[in-house]
Amino acid sequence: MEGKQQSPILRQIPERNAEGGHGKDAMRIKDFTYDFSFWSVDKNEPKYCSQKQVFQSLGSDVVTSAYDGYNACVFAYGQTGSGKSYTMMGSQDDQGLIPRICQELFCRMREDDTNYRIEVSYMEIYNEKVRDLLKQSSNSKTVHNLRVREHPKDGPYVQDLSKHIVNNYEDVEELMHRGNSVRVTATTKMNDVSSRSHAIFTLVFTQAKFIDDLPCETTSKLHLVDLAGSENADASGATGQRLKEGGNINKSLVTLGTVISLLAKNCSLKEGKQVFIPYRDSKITWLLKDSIGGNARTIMIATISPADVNYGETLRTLRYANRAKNIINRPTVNEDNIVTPKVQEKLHENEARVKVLTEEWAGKWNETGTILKNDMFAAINGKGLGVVLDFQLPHLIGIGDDI
Ligand SMILES: Nc1ncnc2c1ncn2[C@@H]1O[C@H](COP(=O)(O)OP(=O)(O)OP(=O)(O)O)[C@@H](O)[C@H]1O
Repeated sequence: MEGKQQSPILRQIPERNAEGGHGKDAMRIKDFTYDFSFWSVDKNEPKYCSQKQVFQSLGSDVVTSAYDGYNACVFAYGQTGSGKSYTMMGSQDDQGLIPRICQELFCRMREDDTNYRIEVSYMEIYNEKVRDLLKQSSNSKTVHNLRVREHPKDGPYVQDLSKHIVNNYEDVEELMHRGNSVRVTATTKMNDVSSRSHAIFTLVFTQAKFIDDLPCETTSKLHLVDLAGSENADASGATGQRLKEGGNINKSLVTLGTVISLLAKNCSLKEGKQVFIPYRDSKITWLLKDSIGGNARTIMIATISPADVNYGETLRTLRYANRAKNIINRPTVNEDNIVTPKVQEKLHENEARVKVLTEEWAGKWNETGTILKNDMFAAINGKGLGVVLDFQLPHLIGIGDDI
């Protein structure tokens, strides 16, 4: 997976045996290579790494990717209770990557003639069913059963998932709180507030401006993912519903592991010899298809527990991450390729007509922006649930100049 390229850091842990026991090979050293290592167990230790430092090392580059027009994805993988939600979301006093990335996205907006638009959606996959975390419904059966579909060009998406235009960080914060409060959690032996679902927080960031009097638009999709934790049923004490959830969680994580292994294998095979990747075997791999094996700059964060009893899970997590490191994505800038050539064609025909077209284009941004802002205002004031955008809306819509 793509990460910041710098000298690899080796983490060495004594190898006991695969199950975590104390066999005769107990002190064999196992090496793992990755881009960063963060230690955050005790705040009083000099090597303690804060949420801010994690953001500076990883999150800041995600924002840069968005501004450069690339898709990006961050996903946290690890044993239950090892700190995935803490790293991705954090708390009000100790914010994680998602709120920090959102804040930085707004901070970097330039005061020039660029138009910006940010759409937020937030979903969870619980027991292999997709649920919109930002759209309440009186019928709980339907909210848990949104369909995943695949667009021939844009890839997989969730049908009827609500998308919310946000004008500032406070709007995002409101949506984050709303989504987090309805996410499925439960108390297990391993974690008082264990996430029982995979959560995907998505930002679609669009920039539009004129270059040499011609309109240009770039769109970047950011998937920020807090996976449910891998767990051992005995250790987590799961029975009944918790056991069923744990089974589904582990099954989808196994599929993710298989997809990662096969993608890594394909990177070493010639074209034509490549193996089939079973993205559709689980909802999480299907929805993250582009992020893990395609057009995105992707960062995998592996969270591990330093506790001796978690040795087996820690080793499994590091092996999982090691495989992911072998995947090479080839992201490209998502520049609008419809607007400019179309306008250029017209330019040859009639320059005056171009002027009309570009004015129409700018007008469309501003007009739609005003409507959406008004709707958002109504939503924030309790008159609705936010702006639900139709998936079929034309590409060129946006918020006004005064963002
Ligand atoms: N680096 C850290 N510093 C302080 N507290 C932490 C840190 N990492 C995790 N925690 C705390 O440990 C507990 C478990 O963390 P968290 O809920 O993030 O785990 P998780 O991996 O998301 O678990 P699950 O998969 O069960 O949802 C939480 O109370 C969290 O605040």
